[in-house]
Amino acid sequence: MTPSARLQSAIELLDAILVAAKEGGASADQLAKAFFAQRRYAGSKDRRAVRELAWQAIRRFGERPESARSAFVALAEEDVELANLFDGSDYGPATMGADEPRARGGPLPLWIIPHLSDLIETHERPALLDRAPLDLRANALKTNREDVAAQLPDADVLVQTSHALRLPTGYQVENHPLLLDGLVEIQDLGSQLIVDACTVRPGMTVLDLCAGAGGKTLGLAAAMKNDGHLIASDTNRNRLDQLKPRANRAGATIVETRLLNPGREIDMLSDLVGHCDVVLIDAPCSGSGTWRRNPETRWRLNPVRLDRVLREQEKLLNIGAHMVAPGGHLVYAVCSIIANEGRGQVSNFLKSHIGWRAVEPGVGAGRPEGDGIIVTPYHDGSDGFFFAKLAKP
Ligand SMILES: C[S@@+](CC[C@H](N)C(=O)[O-])C[C@H]1O[C@@H](n2cnc3c(N)ncnc32)[C@H](O)[C@@H]1O
Repeated sequence: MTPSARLQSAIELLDAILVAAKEGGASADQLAKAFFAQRRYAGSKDRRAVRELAWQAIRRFGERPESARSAFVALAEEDVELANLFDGSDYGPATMGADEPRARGGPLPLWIIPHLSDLIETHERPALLDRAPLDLRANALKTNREDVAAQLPDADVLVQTSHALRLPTGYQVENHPLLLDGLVEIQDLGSQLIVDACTVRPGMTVLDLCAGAGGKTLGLAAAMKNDGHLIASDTNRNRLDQLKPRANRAGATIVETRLLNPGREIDMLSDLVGHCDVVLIDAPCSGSGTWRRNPETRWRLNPVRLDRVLREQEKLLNIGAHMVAPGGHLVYAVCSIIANEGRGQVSNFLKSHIGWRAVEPGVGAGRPEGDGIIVTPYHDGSDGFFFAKLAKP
């Protein structure tokens, strides 16, 4: 493909991503896969170039542009090489008109800025949209970090936690035997810190209330040395189904999965009420801490959605609190940098749950944020997370 044809393809791909973001359709990654499946003539270099262009536009505009062309026309104002590709050639985009619409605004949606944690000062914001590195967790059930590092000379050891390694952005690890055989898991440093904050031990009863596909469940199983009772629950069957093969691959034998009906969570967990040493609530959230991995999700978030997740988080905190044994701990986490999802939720919880208190999560990174900790791409090199550890009287 010519460079102009690649740009035209990126415009078409971005248009599909814009429509899906507006109408709640498939994710940008899924759309890119389908897009290239229908264009077999595009070689791997073409695909990479088209994707990079589309993602450059996604990262650049926090507000959803009117059209893909308006986004690229605006980008071309800042980039002569890109401007030259609007050449009207056979498979390329038409030449630019002086008065055509141009996308406006910065990388963050304007409405969200007042909702961000006070710690996200202006100079920290660009890092929220930087390309993310690839973090791994050495699975202590099968190996140790030193052995993994010896087999991955490109990996850096991350000192903030005892199992984390970092590979350069874009490193291809998908078919590596270490991953296929369950010796490592792909897991961002921030998620690993949340597992650390749970300080689980062998023999404990632990509930991972919003386990999803079990990224943190597997970390908990390793920390418990496969000894104890680890329940992974979620309301989403598809995600929970992914956990079973992952647990097999990782050699995690203590995981019990439990599919919950929304609204009946406490009934379905009734045997655990007041029995758990640790409950992890990795709650559904805005995802604002992972914009660097999924930048198009900024275009899907709006005040109504934010309000909905805030209510869900409050509900889950109340459910989780029921499950904790006296003297046990609840760890609340969100991959968000929005104050109300993090410090706000925990502050409200502590006001309405007499006797509960926040304790030090005791992790090797982050900054205090209200009664918890916040880690951010700029400050900690991780995705953005808020987490807090709460002790039951
Ligand atoms: C942030 S994700 C969890 C990610 C997962 N812990 C991991 O480490 O990969 C939040 C999860 O909460 C689940 N969820 C939403 N409402 C729920 C509810 N009422 N009870 C349990 N899980 C719920 C969602 O289906 C989603 O999988």
